This record gives sequence, structure tokens and C-alpha cells, in this order.
Amino acid sequence: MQVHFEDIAMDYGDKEVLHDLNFVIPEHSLVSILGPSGCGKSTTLMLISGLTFPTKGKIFFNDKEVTKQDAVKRKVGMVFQNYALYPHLSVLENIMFPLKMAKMPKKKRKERALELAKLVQIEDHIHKKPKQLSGGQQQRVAIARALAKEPDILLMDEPLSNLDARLRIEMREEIRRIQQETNVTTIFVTHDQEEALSISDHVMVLNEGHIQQISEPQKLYEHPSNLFVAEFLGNPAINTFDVEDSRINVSAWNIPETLQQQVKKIGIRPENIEQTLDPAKAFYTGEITHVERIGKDTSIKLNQDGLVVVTNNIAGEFHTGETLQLTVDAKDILYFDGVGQALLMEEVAQ
Ligand SMILES: Nc1ncnc2c1ncn2[C@@H]1O[C@H](COP(=O)(O)OP(=O)(O)OP(=O)(O)O)[C@@H](O)[C@H]1O
Repeated sequence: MQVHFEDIAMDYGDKEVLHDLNFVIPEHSLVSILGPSGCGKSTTLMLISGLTFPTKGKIFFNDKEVTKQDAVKRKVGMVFQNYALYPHLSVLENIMFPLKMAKMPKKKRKERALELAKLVQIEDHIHKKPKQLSGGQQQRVAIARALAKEPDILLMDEPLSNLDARLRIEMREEIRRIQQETNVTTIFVTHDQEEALSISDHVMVLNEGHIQQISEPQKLYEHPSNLFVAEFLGNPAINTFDVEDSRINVSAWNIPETLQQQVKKIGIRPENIEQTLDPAKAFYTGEITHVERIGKDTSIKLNQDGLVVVTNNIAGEFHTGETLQLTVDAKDILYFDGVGQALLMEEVAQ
């Protein structure tokens, strides 16, 4: 089922928290809504579910307007961070519960629940109670229950937040697998960029109730449409520079002539910054203040009169106090105007 928002706004009291949202989530896709705390992710999901209604605008499922339609009529399944399983029911009974409410005959609902238990790989635990399961297993049950009534849309609100780091990775791969096997249109809310980038067909970045960008994960990372997206994605964070900063050798950047008037800020990801021995090629010279080694990755932080740069693309033994000259390939530079909008991404990308 395709989901389409047309000029949606949402107020809580006299505060507008979503502003003019326009987007289309294609049928059968997995789309993440990503953004910092309070940006409006859960509210967007609630509007899709029909548990709340917008102040303005229209919502369509395929061509059908559902703006005012009640949640129970929408054929939407939901999975939350806290699993929300019934503690006194077994795994199988939890999965069967929505089918019981829908008055499906007992034999049929058991068959369907067993099928789902298999899909989410919980079939060895169907007689256990939720508290006898790990967090990841409980979330599998919650997903199976949400899928029981064959929803047109599956909504997931931070479903992995309560799991430890390793289990989060395992479960996000599972969510992707289950989504691909069922083909159900899935909308996944997270504030974790790695999670969003790793499992989604498309990512929608929200900030303060405004859509910043909707695109494929790699495009979002490589061609952010503005400084917010550039800075929100990436770890370590992107380095940003003011083109008028006197601590920078701007001539080393070779800013294309067509952009020179408009460019106010430059963004360079840490992995694109290398060492150079040629002063003409160096846009920055700084003293190493910090060398961090995590497994195979080395991240180096430098400082020049308060201008800090981070790079993780320099091989060799380095120590604090040493001076390095840094360079970047022109193709890896991101250009932004005075209000932080990306400039001529397509041309620059070539
Ligand atoms: N029921 C409510 N009444 C009043 N304000 C609300 C209500 N629910 C959310 N808000 C406000 O609306 C804004 C968006 O909230 P929302 O929960 O959608 O954000 P979020 O991106 O999901 O945040 P988080 O990641 O912290 O869950 C926030 O400023 C929040 O304080």
C-alpha cells in the first residue's frame, strides 16, 4: 500500500509540530523516518496509523483518502519499543490475539499464528510466556502479532531501542528479511542513523517538523541536500569550514568558478581527508591533539588556533603534538550556500 501525505500539518495545542509535510512512501518499500528527539517522527507515524488526525492536509493510502478514517479501519500493524505483549498469554496466544478479536475460527488462527512464528523464527518458544524470552525474542513475537491480520502497512516506532548493540544489529537484519519476505510496506522510526541507513530503501530525514530530504541511504550520505543532513549523518561527523576562515588555504580547494559567488560553507567527511606534503595542496595545517584507535580504525583530531578537523583516512603511526598538512580530492567536497543549502550537487558529483 502506498502512503501519501499532502500538505499535512499537525498542532498540539497552539504549537505546530509538523509543517507542510508532502511525501510518498512507495508500496512494498521499507522507509525510515530519521531525526533528532522531538522532530516529529512518532507524530508522523501516529498520523499514518489513524490514532491521531492532522490539523491540516490529506492522507491517502493508494488513491483512497483516509485522513479522517479510524485506526481500526486502516489495516495497519504497529510495533513499539516496549513490545507491549500480554504477559499472561503464551507466545502463540499473543500472536493469535488479534485474530481472536477478529473472530477468526480457532483452528485457522492457530495455523496462521504458527506460520508467523516460523516467519519470525520463534517457533521453538511458542508455549513460553513473554517474560521467559530475551528482548530480541519478545520483539519477534511483537512483529508476528503485528503481521497477524495481514496489514497493508507495518509501522515500527523505535522497535530496537531496548536491545543491546549486538542484538540491535541482528534484529535490524531480521526486520529487513521479514519485510522482504512479506513485502509489506513498512515505515520504521529511529533516531539511529546507522539503523536507518542499513535497512531502508529510502530514508526521510526530519528536523523540527520539516522534511529535510528523502532519498536512498547512500545518496543521503554522499549528497545531503543541506548542512543539517550532512551534519546529522556520519560518524565521526563531517568537518565544516567557513570559506572566509583565514585559517584555511582556500586556494587548495579549487572551488569551481560557477560556485565561487554562492559558496559560504564547505563540508568534508573525515574519510576523505588525507595527508599531503605539498603546501600548495594543503587546505589546512594543524597540530594533532588526539589519536583514537578502535580496532582497525584510527581517527585523528587536529587543531589550529581553535579550528578542529577530524580525519580517519591517514595510515601510519602518529602522535599528539605532531603537525600535519591535510588535503582533499575536489570530488569529495560538499558546497553549501549562506543558508546551508547544498549547491549544484549533481554537477559537483561528477
Ligand atoms: N500529546 C502531545 N501533546 C503535546 N505535545 C506533544 C504531544 N506529543 C508530542 N508532542 C510534541 O510534539 C513534538 C514532536 O514529538 P514526537 O514524539 O513526534 O517526536 P519524535 O521525533 O518522535 O521524538 P522522540 O525521538 O523523542 O520520540 C515534540 O516537541 C513533542 O514535545
